[in-house]
Parts: sequence; structure tokens; C-alpha cells
Amino acid sequence: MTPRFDLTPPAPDLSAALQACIDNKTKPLGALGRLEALALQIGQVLGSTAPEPGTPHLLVCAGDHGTLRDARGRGLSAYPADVTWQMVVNFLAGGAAINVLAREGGMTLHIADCGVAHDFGARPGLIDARVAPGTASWFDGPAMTPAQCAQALENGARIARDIAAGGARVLGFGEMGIGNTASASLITHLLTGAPMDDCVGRGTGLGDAALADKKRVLAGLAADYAGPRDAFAVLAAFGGFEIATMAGAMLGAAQSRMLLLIDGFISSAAALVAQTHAPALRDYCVFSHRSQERGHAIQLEHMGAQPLLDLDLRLGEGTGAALAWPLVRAAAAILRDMASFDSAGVSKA
Ligand SMILES: O=C(O)c1ccc[n+]([C@@H]2O[C@H](COP(=O)([O-])O)[C@@H](O)[C@H]2O)c1
Ligand SMILES: Cc1cc2nc[nH]c2cc1C
Repeated sequence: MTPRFDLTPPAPDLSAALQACIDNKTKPLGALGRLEALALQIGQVLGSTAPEPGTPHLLVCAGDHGTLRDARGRGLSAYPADVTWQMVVNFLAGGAAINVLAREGGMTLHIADCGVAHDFGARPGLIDARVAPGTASWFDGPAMTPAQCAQALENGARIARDIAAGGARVLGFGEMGIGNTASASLITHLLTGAPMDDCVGRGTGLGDAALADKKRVLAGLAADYAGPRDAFAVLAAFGGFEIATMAGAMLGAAQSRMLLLIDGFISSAAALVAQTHAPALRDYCVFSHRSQERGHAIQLEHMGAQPLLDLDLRLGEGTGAALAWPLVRAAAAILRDMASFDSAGVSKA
């Protein structure tokens, strides 16, 4: 019943050709800094020394967390659970931060209901990937059954493959789910082994007392967890449907040889799940930014990732991924369009 996603590294045979191509551009060796490593990664994933990333796509996954509708878990977020469906309505109307940034970056936005506790009715533009109207409360048992977890993973993989089938080569990931920093913290603790407290942050803006309560509640839940530590078991225990759908979409996108733009703390929790399941996923991921949320640094270090931006963002929705896209586009253009010493007749060192 548990799905398996087999993944091979992208075009390893191209790395020498790509490095030679970058080193022969008209610049001192290494002078474009980290853009050079980014260009090499893009060339590897897209399988070309002249990559054409085309129109980037961005998938925003939304889901409700049953724990936040349980009196024992309500204090885990500064905002009420209803904000999740209300923000989905805002996304569909084009008014959220991610709508603005995606428009600015020329990105095609996809919004998916992965399990929001709301009846949206017939909404053009909303992908129906709903598993259930929210996960179960962690105080009563696992967030989702193994079958629900498998369904969310498969929904995500299908969405990503559909986007790839339309010709997309780049897919960014964002999410919306009140309470999902708590979910991401538990996943991070269980999959990295880092101390629980170091994985917990203020999320949407908890004050000091509420943060201390969040740490205490999550430490209790983690201590009581006696299940297996494999990626999908941990995902089923403490994930949200939006996190599971993103993890599946990341795996499906990588299988389709797309470049993945990972956003902040919650997107990175999905990447952590996906990478723990299929280590080759790492090669397909561009980590867009360093979130202000405590715990993101642990995820990044665990995955050996150096994010492109550090803007103190803590919004989610894919905003960091949208902001990183111009750098990715620039790195691809350098690899594709910049003259070489030979073609420009410039003397080498
Ligand atoms: O992406 C991030 O790093 C990030 C950090 C803090 C909060 N968020 C967003 O805020 C919501 C979760 O925060 P919370 O406090 O409800 O757990 C969810 O909708 C996320 O998109 C996102
Ligand atoms: C208003 C609001 C917008 C968000 N976008 C992502 N998470 C969010 C949380 C809140 C509270």
C-alpha cells in the first residue's frame, strides 16, 4: 500500500561538460560565485549546456490540521484555522502575496485543495486533490491513515506529472495551512534527530508564553510517538495533507526531470520527507531562501543546502520560491547565452 518513488540522479555524465562550459565563459574563473553552481545544477537537471527553463510553474498546496480544531492544540498557531480556507479564496481571487509575486515573475500558479475543511463549491482554478476535510488531531492518534497518506502522495505526483506534461521544466512549491509549522517541526525532529526545542518556532507570530507552550506540547507528542521513523510513517503520523501532497509532487516532478524550487520551513519539511525516501531528490532541489522560522536552519543543514536568499521571510505560500526565480532564470541564461573565451576572442589567463 505504501507507494515507492524510484528516482535516479539527473544526467551525471553532463557535469564535466557543464563545468568546462562555465569555466570557458568570458569571466575570471569562478567570478560568478554561487550562480555558477546553480547554473551547473540547472544544466544537470534540464540535461543541457544551453538550458531553456521556459515558463516556471508554482504549486500551492492547502490543507487543514485537525489538531488546530482540537481544544488541546488551538494554541499552536497565532491565527484561527479558518484562515486556511479564507486564504485559498484569496489565492483564487488573485490578491495574496504569492499572486502578486508570481505575476511579477511570470510564473503560472496552481492552487490545490489537498484537504481543507471547507466546501469551496465549484471553483474554477482550484485543483481538487482533497483527501479528507482536514487531518485527524495528533492527540487522538496519527494525523492520517496510511491509505490517506498514500493518496496525498499520489495526488501530488499526479499533479506534478500533469504540469510536466504541459511542457513545464521548473516547478516551485508553496503551501497554506494554519498549524503547519507545528507539523513541520515534528517531522524535522523525527527525521533529523535534532532536539525538539531547536525545531520549534513562532510560526505566524506566537509570543514568548505561547511559544513555550508550543514547545511543551510538541515535546510531549514527540516523546509519546512510538511508531517507525521512516519518512512516510512520520509523514502519516504528524504531516498535513498539504505537506504529503507537496512531498509526492516533488517526487513526481523530479521523476519528470523538472527543477524544483523549494520555499521555506514547511516546503522544506516536505522536501525532507521526499529526500529521506529518495535521496536523489536532493539534486533536483534549489533551496530558495532561509526562513526566519527556527528549525529551517536544521533542515537546510541536514540536506546540505545553502539557500539563495536570506530576507527574513516567514510567510510561506511559495513566496521565497517566486523571489528566487529571477536568479534561477539568470543562471540558466548565463550558461546558455554568455560568450566563451574562444567565441569572443578574449585572452585566457
Ligand atoms: O514558509 C515558512 O517558512 C513559514 C514560516 C512560518 C509560517 N508560515 C505560514 O504560516 C502558516 C503556519 O503557521 P502556524 O503558526 O499556523 O503554524 C502556514 O500557512 C505557512 O504557510 C510559513
Ligand atoms: C493571513 C495569513 C496568510 C498566510 N499565508 C500563509 N500563511 C498565512 C497565515 C496567515 C495568518
